[in-house]
This record gives sequence, structure tokens and C-alpha cells, in this order.
Amino acid sequence: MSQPFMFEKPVGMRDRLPGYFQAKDAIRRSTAGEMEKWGYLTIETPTLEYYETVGSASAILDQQLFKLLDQQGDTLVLRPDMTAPIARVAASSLQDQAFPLRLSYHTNLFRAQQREGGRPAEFEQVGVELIGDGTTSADGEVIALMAAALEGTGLKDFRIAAGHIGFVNALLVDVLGNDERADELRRFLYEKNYVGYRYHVKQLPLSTIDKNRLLGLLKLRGGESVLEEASALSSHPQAKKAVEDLKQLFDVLRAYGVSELVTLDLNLVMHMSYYTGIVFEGYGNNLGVPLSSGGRYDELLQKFDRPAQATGFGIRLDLLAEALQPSEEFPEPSCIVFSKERRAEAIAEAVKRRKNGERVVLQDLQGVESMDQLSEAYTDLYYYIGKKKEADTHE
Ligand SMILES: N[C@@H](Cc1c[nH]c[nH+]1)C(=O)O
Repeated sequence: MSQPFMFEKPVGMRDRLPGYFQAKDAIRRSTAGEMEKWGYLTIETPTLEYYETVGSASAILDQQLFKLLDQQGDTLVLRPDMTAPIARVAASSLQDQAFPLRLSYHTNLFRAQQREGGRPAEFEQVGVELIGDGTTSADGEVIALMAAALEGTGLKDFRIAAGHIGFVNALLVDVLGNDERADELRRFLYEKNYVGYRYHVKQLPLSTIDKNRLLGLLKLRGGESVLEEASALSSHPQAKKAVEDLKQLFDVLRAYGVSELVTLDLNLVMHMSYYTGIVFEGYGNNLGVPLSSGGRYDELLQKFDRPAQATGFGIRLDLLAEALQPSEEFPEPSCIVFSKERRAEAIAEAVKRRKNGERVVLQDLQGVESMDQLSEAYTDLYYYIGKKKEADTHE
């Protein structure tokens, strides 16, 4: 490798400066606070996991994983999501705790990006997992919690799209006969490449009726009435169950008062392949990409020998911050600038103010590079300079 430029960062890695950090942290506190109110307990897990277990259970594309070797020669990954690590914890350290478990997290995740991708390879997520509850009340609870968490940040005009991976799978396998061919089409849906999907369907050696059924999937978007059309498209038992799940989901969402926020999108296919049932995404402020997503994953826990039905979601803090475009105006600290003779007096004043909850910067005059810049940076600037006993406020 050629010598990297001194200021360059690895592909997809970002520096975050104080203005952004404060805005993001306010959002984090608001969303995490909502999760706490719903009784979710926060947990932390290591940044590194074994590739063989948690890494593969996370079920994203292998080329998106950051891999490294430990001293023993085992392959590790930088965690690409928190659902698999939490499943591991639920099945090990928390194995004596009865289901359902309500856990939450706030952490950074890693997904390697293509050089051209331009997307962050490290980002923060706040989210929850509700483990050991297979009811549609649980699906509704996590969607309602996601809505409350997003709303609590002040995000306006956000929408939630809900689908069911069981429906997509049933229809595709029903028409195509095998999972491999279904996989190709799932890939188009996952990439939201509907033009590619249509083109591919038209090329398939299928009857017009079957082609129309596959194309009909793309139309299954909208209000609850979509469910009628969905029933007509497939009579596969899994598809019927999916439609029934979604009907019940709307009852739950109505009870929470959030059904108006939710649009059905039956061609929703997620980036993680562990989903088995109701899936959903949150969109806000015309961002083209979802800023939150989640769903039911009833088969993941059995990979860790504690079979359980589960659902949950994650909110991307970076995307939410982008959608909110918070004014980067935060109350700034005041500043006491002092000369050596009055240092003790200045320190005593700062201590007093900090005890009162104020944020105070103490600055030795001799360490100041530009007095003009200092007075520009702080509106509340106090001088403890020279012999004068009383502090002057700089106007
Ligand atoms: N782990 C998922 C979100 C999720 C949490 N629980 C279920 N799904 C993600 O990173 O997109």
C-alpha cells in the first residue's frame, strides 16, 4: 500500500466535531430516555465478536464485515449489528431470566462500505430487542415505541412502512418453486431496484398469470385495503398467516394511536436475512434512506440454543441527526480569563459558578493566541486581569 496521506481516514470513517456531537447526543438522550420509560434495560456488549457465531448470525453480506484475527488465530468481526450479540447474551448470561426480556442499547456499529459508496462505515444506533414474545402486541409495541422515540426528538412528518417477510417469501417460492430463484428477486427488492425486478420477472420462463402475480407484489403498498389484494395474490398458508398478522398489527397500532403513521409496504425486504415476520422502516424529512428499521426474527435465538421469538428495531443516530438538521446552537460556557496575579481569585470564582451548575472555561491570559478570537468565541467573558479587584464584564 502506498503511504496514506497524513490526514486521510480509512474508507467510510468520519470525524465528528463538537457541534455535531452535541446535537447527536441530545437525540441519543431523548430516544434512550423513551426506551427507558417503556421498561427496557440497557446493556453493553463487546465491539469485537467471533465471526463464526455472532458475526454470521448477524446475517449481513459477508463483504460488509470488518474482519480481523486475534492472537489465537480466530477470526473476529467488528459488530455489524446489536441483535445478534444481544441474542447471544439472552442465551448465555441472561439464560436464567424468564422471557420476555426487554433490552435496549446505544452503540457504534461497523459495516464496510465500497469505496464509491460514500456511506459511513461506522455509525451509532439506539435500539431495543423484545425477546421471548411472539404476539402481535409485541410487534405493535416496538413499532409504537419507535414512533414515540422518533417523535420525542422533534422529528416532524415521519412515516413508518410495514411489511411481512413471510408474505414475500411465500409468494416468491410459491411462484418460482425454489429458494435460489427467489433469492435473485429478493435481492432486487432489498436494493429497492423495482425497475430491475420488473425486467427480471419479464425474462423468467413463467406463465403470464405467474408473472403478473410477481409484478402484483410491487403494487401492494398503501392503507389496510392492500391486505385484501395481498390475500388474492397468494393462497399459500404462510402468506395467509402474514396477512392475518398484519391485520392484527393494525389493531394494536390503532390502540397505541399510531396507525396513521404506518403505511403497508408488502415488498419490503430487509438488509438482514434473519427476519421472519413483520418488518418495518422509519422514514423522515425526505431522506431517501430509512433512518430506523426492525422486525421480527423468530429463528435467530435458536442459533444460540435458546429458541425464542423476538422482535426489535434500531434507530440510526447519524441519519436522524441529518433529518432533524438541529441548529447547532447550544448554550455556550462563559469564560474567565485571568492573569497570574489574580489566578487564585479567578479559580475560586470558577469553582463557585460550576457548583451552581454553570459551565465555565478558565483561561490564563498568557495562553491566549488571539484575544479577538477569544472574545468572539465567548459572549460572557470575564476578565481577572491586573490589580483591579472587581471583575469587568466584557461588552
Ligand atoms: N439490528 C437491526 C435492527 C433490529 C433490531 N432488532 C431487530 N432489528 C439493524 O441493525 O438494522
